[in-house]
Formats: sequence, structure tokens, C-alpha cells
Amino acid sequence: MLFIFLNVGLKRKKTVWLSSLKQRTPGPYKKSILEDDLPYLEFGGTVIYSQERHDCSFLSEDLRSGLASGSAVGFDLEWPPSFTKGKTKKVAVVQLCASEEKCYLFHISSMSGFPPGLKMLLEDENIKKVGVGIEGDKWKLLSDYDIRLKSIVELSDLANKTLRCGEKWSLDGLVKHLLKKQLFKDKLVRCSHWDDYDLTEDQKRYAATDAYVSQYKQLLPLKSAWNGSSDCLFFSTVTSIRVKLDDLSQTVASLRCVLSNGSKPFDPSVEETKTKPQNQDQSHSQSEEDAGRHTERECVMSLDISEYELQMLEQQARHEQLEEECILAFQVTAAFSSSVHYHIPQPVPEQIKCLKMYFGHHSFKPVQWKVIHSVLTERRDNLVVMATGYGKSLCFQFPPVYCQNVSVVISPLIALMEDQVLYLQMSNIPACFLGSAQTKNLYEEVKRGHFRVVYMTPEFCSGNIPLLAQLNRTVGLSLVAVDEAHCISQWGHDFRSAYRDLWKLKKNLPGVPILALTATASPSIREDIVKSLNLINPLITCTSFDRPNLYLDVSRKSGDVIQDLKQFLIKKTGGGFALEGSAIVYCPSKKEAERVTAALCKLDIPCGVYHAGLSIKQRRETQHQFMRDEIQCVVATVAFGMGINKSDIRKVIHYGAPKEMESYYQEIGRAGRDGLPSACHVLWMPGDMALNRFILNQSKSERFRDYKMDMMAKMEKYLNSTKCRRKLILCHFEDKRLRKVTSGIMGSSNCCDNCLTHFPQNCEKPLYINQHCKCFTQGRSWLSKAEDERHRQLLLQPNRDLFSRELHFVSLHYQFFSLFVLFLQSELYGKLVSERQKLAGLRDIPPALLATNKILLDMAKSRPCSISSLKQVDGVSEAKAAMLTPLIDVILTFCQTHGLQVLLNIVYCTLHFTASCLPRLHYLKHFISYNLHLHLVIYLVKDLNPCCQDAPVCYGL
Ligand SMILES: Nc1ncnc2c1ncn2[C@@H]1O[C@H](COP(=O)(O)OP(=O)(O)OP(=O)(O)O)[C@@H](O)[C@H]1O
Repeated sequence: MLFIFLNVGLKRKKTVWLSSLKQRTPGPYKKSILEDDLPYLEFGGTVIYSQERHDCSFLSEDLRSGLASGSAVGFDLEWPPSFTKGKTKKVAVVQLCASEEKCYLFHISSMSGFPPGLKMLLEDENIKKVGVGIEGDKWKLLSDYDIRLKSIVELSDLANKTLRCGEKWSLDGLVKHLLKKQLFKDKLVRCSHWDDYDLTEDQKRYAATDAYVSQYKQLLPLKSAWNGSSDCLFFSTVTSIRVKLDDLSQTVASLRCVLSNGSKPFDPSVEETKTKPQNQDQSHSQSEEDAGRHTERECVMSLDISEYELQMLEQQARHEQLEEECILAFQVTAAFSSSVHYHIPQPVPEQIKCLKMYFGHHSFKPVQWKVIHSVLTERRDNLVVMATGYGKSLCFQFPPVYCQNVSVVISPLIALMEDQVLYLQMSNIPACFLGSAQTKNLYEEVKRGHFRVVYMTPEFCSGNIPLLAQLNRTVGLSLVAVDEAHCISQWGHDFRSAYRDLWKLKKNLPGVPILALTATASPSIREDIVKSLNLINPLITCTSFDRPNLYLDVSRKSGDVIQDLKQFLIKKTGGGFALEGSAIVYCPSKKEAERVTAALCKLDIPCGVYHAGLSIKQRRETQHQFMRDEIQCVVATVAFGMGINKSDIRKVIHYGAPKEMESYYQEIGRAGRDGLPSACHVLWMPGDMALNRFILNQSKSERFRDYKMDMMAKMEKYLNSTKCRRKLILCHFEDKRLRKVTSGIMGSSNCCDNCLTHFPQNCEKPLYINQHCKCFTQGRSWLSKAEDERHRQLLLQPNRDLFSRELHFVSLHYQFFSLFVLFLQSELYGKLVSERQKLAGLRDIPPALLATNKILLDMAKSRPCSISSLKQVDGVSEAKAAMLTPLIDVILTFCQTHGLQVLLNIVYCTLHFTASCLPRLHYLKHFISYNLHLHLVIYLVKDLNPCCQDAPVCYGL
């Protein structure tokens, strides 16, 4: 018998995987050469197509009500290519054919929930769903949507019964056998993106035909024919085909024998065993019983690849192809980003000079330059999705300063605008904000082009487009930036309706680049932003969402606030408790926020409360105190949000389950904006979710509620997951490429509690205990018991074992010297922090606005003792250098007191601290003040991780 390989994939370029597979195991995928010339079968009726949930529901109910009990509909499902992974992609199209005239296609992949009407139809026992390979569909519906497909009629079984054979039919095979037609199986139609919508007309027709074929009535006449004399006719046809095939087979075999090895006689039995596929063997042995029963006839056309398998193969191939494309694109992107300088001209010296003078930086970060370059030279629209703290502001602040014209920045919050205006003014960049909260009349100055950066609320902007147009004509607009652009999306947690009006910008200022910037935007929100702002061919730039300096942790709460939060507190040497740096505690309600505040106050922790129930004055006061480090902690509801521009928040604690991933990411994003290690904890109990659900159920819009319920389900999954939490967050926001780029710390003990549990346990190491003990629930309780001096010394005292191990790597001498210098540097850092506090107090500005912790850390390390050396510190602009001059005096005095060299030019002390210093630092805790120890810890951690953006988190020292 001659078989040729199934030619479905021949026209398209096959993946290496598929090609090699077919070369190795040519067996199961074959068809008869006689099938090719059959005419195509096509559904000629009306296709009713819908991707709207309510419509689908309505149409299904309509269809159901029109069907009598016991009637049958043709049924099929189309699944997206990666369906084999089941979890990620869901059913794309449900196909139902009720008659020759009408076929319904319900495209459900984009819907927030399964249409209830369709569910009822599928679960209706009185309506038969007829199709081929329905078992697979049944499983798919159950696993993805919890739909129990009832009353199914498997056409293959029916056919086998009638033909008295045990075939594993494909739909195509059945059509050929029974209808003497073939299905149109163009590879583009079959393998293309079923999860994309809209479907092409070809895809619709194809999907409709599949369901139409399966329509029971269509096959009824044939059924009666099989039962009668046509059996003989069928058998004789089959026999004649077999004879022809055998002849052909032998001819080809002889030919092959002559061509390959003329001397050896060809033995068909050998050839047959060689090519016999393994799974054919298996399937035969499985159906031995059936075979025994049906010995009188064997189906000749070996169509033993079912539709299901065929789809699976093609989709796997497609999936692989996509993955290959992805890898290729990733390589190209990686090559591009690493060689960004080759593709985009490097900044010219004047640009670098301007950057240093006004912003204090020595260079642009690669993504910043990509955006700025596209604005300056191409005047192109941009969608910029940058992780918090990467440096978005520079993208819209630099162009007007360099070009000496104006940038208009739309920002949602007055507080945020005030901070940025203050920051720019301190760097000698004229800036202002316009909006209802502005008390001064700045219009004339704005019109005259006095300000480089003009901030405004979205409401003000949409009502003042003529002002922008005038500014563009007179002074020239570098760009219009829409900051926190995710507020534009109705699906986002920060939706602000005034953002929806910003489409006017592109219409009225066609030549001005629009820059939409956000730190959080899932793909659908990104799409929404581009559409809503009418961006034209925007350059889309996405940095990783990963915040490697954030440690993520989830645990259960008991409800006893002190008991729950104690693990995050440290006992001060002088008595009382403190948090390790600034912290925000998010609570699910005002009442809970008040309760937590009261508990923390009982422990003498300087904290404030912030929620919408307080007056604006009270809220401002709390924020003001927090920004100026007068209180350590704010206990808040989600009302304490976007305006928080404090860079040195060390902890964000959610005391209660967060509602959704987007808001959670935003909230934890407030930690560690200075790039230094910070931790994010969630303490929750299942009851929190029930409360969230209850609140959501009050929402009137069903669509909104369903969407939010989905989001909440994802959050619940995150909280209960034992997988890497960072990965879960990145998966939510990023595509595979970005995930690959930024997965540096995944799986390490610095990543999250789940990674920590999988980390090799080596607890006898003091370092390990110190660093990580707090991250385990057991460890935490052990540590809380070990609070007395005796236990602590037992735990932390460096022992001989530790010393002898370290001697392998570095001399003891050097270690102690390092420790000494480190000790001095952290002491200096502490003094700089106090001086900054004083200076900021005098100006009544947030300390971090004057100089970030990073600047102070660098100063403590490099000890600049002149203005010119101070200016060499990254982040110190001309204007800032003048303001920070008093810090030079602090450094000089410190150097003199400790007999340290006075450095007129920056020389960074290049001590290499090893992680093994950490336990000893902890030991030092007994001899130094709480503040100094804290500085030491921050300092050392920074030193161990010189590049803070990529720094792993060292937590819980
Ligand atoms: N080119 C650069 N080189 C070094 N540091 C930079 C550079 N650009 C920005 N930074 C620093 O990065 C920090 C974050 O900058 P910025 O506030 O603009 O971030 P952001 O992305 O707007 O963050 P957020 O989402 O918190 O608003 C600042 O301290 C800033 O000084």
C-alpha cells in the first residue's frame, strides 16, 4: 500500500521541529493520493458572528428557544494556537449550526465572562451537540470555563457503528468518506490567530463549514444508505481503490529499490515494519477487541490522524514558529538596546552639557535617550511605559530645556505637579502649574514663554487648547506629555474621565509630539491609551516592569495588629519600636486604617493616618509630615496614592488583600524609588476577598463588575501561589521578551518569599539566618523570641568556623579594615542625612528633593570637599551644588576629626565588601546607635550592590 505524507504543511515553510519530526516518524500523518481531487464543501448559509457577550447570550437564548426538545445542532470549537498549554489561552470561537441556512459563531476569547445564554444552551440536555472529536472540546470547555457540555453526539462513533469499523476519524476524513467532498483547509485559515478578532471572512466561512458538516441532519440520508445495499457498493469501491493503491505501491517500491540499491531485492514487509509508526501499534493494541469484532472489514483509507491531532500539530508548529519569531525579535531588540548607540546617534556634547548642568546627570539612560531622540529629531508620538523610578520625567523635561521652548505636561494631581515644579525650580528650570488650584495669574508669563515646563490638569488642558495652540505658534512646543497615562483607560484602577477628552490634543496640535507616559499598563490598557489619544505611529517603549530592589512577601494575618506587624518593627536601643525607614501601611477601609494607626501609636511609632474621610487639611498635614520625615509611617487607604513622590520609602505593607494586580503594582511601586532595597509585604486573610467581592457586587455596571471580578481572581491566585511572585507580576504585565530581559533575580533568595523557600537551606550560616530568617514565618517567631541579648549574641557572634571559611577568600586584616572604613562612611552618611534634614527644614521642602539618599551615599563614599568635586557626584546639578555647599563643611569636619584624607577630586573608595561582612555588622548593632546602624545597613547594602537599579534585595538585617 502506498502512502504519502499528509501535505497540509507542504506549502508553508515548516519549522525545523516539524520537518525533523516528519522525517523521523513518517508514519501516522498520511493520506491517500486519491483524495486530492474531491470538490470542496462549503457552508452556503448565513453566518451570524458576535464577539459581544450580551449579544452572544441573547442570540444563544434565541437559538435555544427556537429548537424543539431532542433537536441537534452541529457543533465545533476553534482554539487558539497555544491551546495545548490550556491555561493561558482559552477557547476562541464556539460554532453552532442549527440549519443549512444559519450558523452562529461566538467569538468569546475577549469576553470578560462566558455568555450565560450560551452556557445554558451548551449545558441543555435536550439539545444534541453533534461533532467530531467532541471529547476534547468538552474537556476544554470544562477546564477553561467550567461549562459542562451535555448531550453530545460523536459522529465518529456513529460512522464506525454504521461502517462497522474502528476508525479514529478526522472531520475531513468523514467528509471525504461520506460526502465525497473535502474541506477547504488553507493553512492561513487553519493556523492563523483564532484568538485575534475580528476573524477574516475566510476564517468565518471555514468555522461555519466545520459546524455545518457536523450538523446531524446533513448526515441522515447517508445513514440510511449505509444500512442497506450500499454497503456492498461501498465495499467494492474500497476494494478497487485498495487494488489500485497496492499496484502503485509496488511500482514505486520497485523503482525505489532500483534507484537505491539495485542488487538488493526489495522486501515490502521490511519496509512496512520500518515505517510503521509506534502509536499506530499502540492504537491497534488498544483497539484489539474492536478489531476482533470487525475482522470482516478494515478501513482502507488510513485517516488515523484525527482533526484534533491535526489541529494540535499545526498549532504546536505555529506556536513554535511564533516562539522562534519571538526569540528572533528578542535578539534583534537585545542587539538594538545594547547597541542603541550605533542605531541612534549619540547625544552631542552640548546635550550632555545641558543634562549635567540642569539635571546633574552624566549620561542619559538608554531608553530615555531613545525617547528624547525621537522627539527631538523625528517629532514622533511616543508611548513610554517605564518602571517607577527609571526616570520618566527627564523624557519631557529635557527637550524644552535643551531647545529653549516649552513642554506642556498633563498630570492628574496637584501635589505631584507642585513637587515637580519645585524640583525644577531648584534646578533653575522655570516651571509652573495651571489649574483651578493655582492662585497666581500666570497666563501672561506662560504666553510669553517664560516657563520651560508648564504642568496642567487634564480638565484645564481640554478647556484651554487654544492656549496651547498659541504657545506652539509663538514660543514653540517641544511636546505635550500625558503623565500617568493609564488614567485614560476605563479599565484602569485610576480612571479619570477628563483624560478621555485629551484626543483633542492630536487634532488641534498635529505637528506636536504627544508623549504618553505610565509605569503601569497591561497590553489592553496600552492599546486603549494609543487609541484614546489618537497617537500616530507612536514609538512604543517599554522598560521592564521588574523592580529588582523590591522584595515581595505574602503571609496570613491574624487580625491582631500588633502581633501581625511586630515582625516589621525593630526595638530601639533606648526602648520603644521603630520601622526600618519610611513605610506605608495600606488598609482596606478607613476604619481599619484608624485601628492600625492606634495600634502603632501604642508602640510609640511616629505615624499618621490618611483616608478620604479626613479633611483635606488633615490629609495634607500627614503627607507633609511624611515627606519631611517627621513621621515614619502613613497608615492609609488607597486614597493615599499617586501624589506620593517620596523616593526613600523602605516598606509598603498591605494589611488586607489588595484588590487587583494593577493597583497593587502601583502601590508597591511607591517603595524604593531611590533604587535602594525595600520590601513589600501583604498580610491577608480569605475574608478580605469576600469583603472585596461584596463591595464590587454593589457596582451597577455588569461589564465593569465582571472585569473587576476577573482582576480580583488573579490577585487571589497571586496571594495563594507558591510560584515566584515576581514572575507572576511580570507575567501579568509583560510579554515574554521583557520577562527574559529582566528575570535576573528570579529564583534567588532576594526575590520573594516563594523563591526563598526553594532556596537551598543552609541555616547554620549566620549570614543566611540574619538575612533571611525574618522572611520565614517560623524564622520570624524564632527571631522575636531571640530578642534578649543572650539569644542574639548566640545568633550573631562570629564564630571560628565562619572566620576560617572567610580566610580562604580574603585576609582577616582586610576584612576588619574594610569594616572600619565602612563604619566611618556610614557614620558620615548619617551626618549628611541630618544636615540635609536641617537644610530642607530651612527651605520647607522635602529632604529628598534637595538631595536623594543616593546622592548622599555617593558623597559619603567619595567625600567631595570642594564645589567642583561635589558637582561630579551624579544627580548634583549646578543649582543643587550651590544649595548643598553646607554639606561640604560637614565632610571637612568629619575628615579632620577622623584623620581622613581631604579629597579635592572625586576618588571613590573601592573597598569590596563581601556578603560575609553582614553578620559582623549585625554584631556591631550592640555598640552603635540605632540610626547609625540603620545607615550602616543601607550603606553596606548599597555598596554590595553598586548598581542599585539591578541590585538584589538584602532584606531583614
Ligand atoms: N539619566 C539619569 N542618570 C542617573 N539618574 C537618573 C537619570 N534620569 C533620572 N535619574 C534619577 O532617577 C530617579 C527617578 O527619576 P524620576 O522621578 O523621573 O522617575 P520616574 O520614572 O518619573 O518615577 P516615578 O514613576 O516614581 O515618577 C531620580 O532620582 C532621577 O534623578
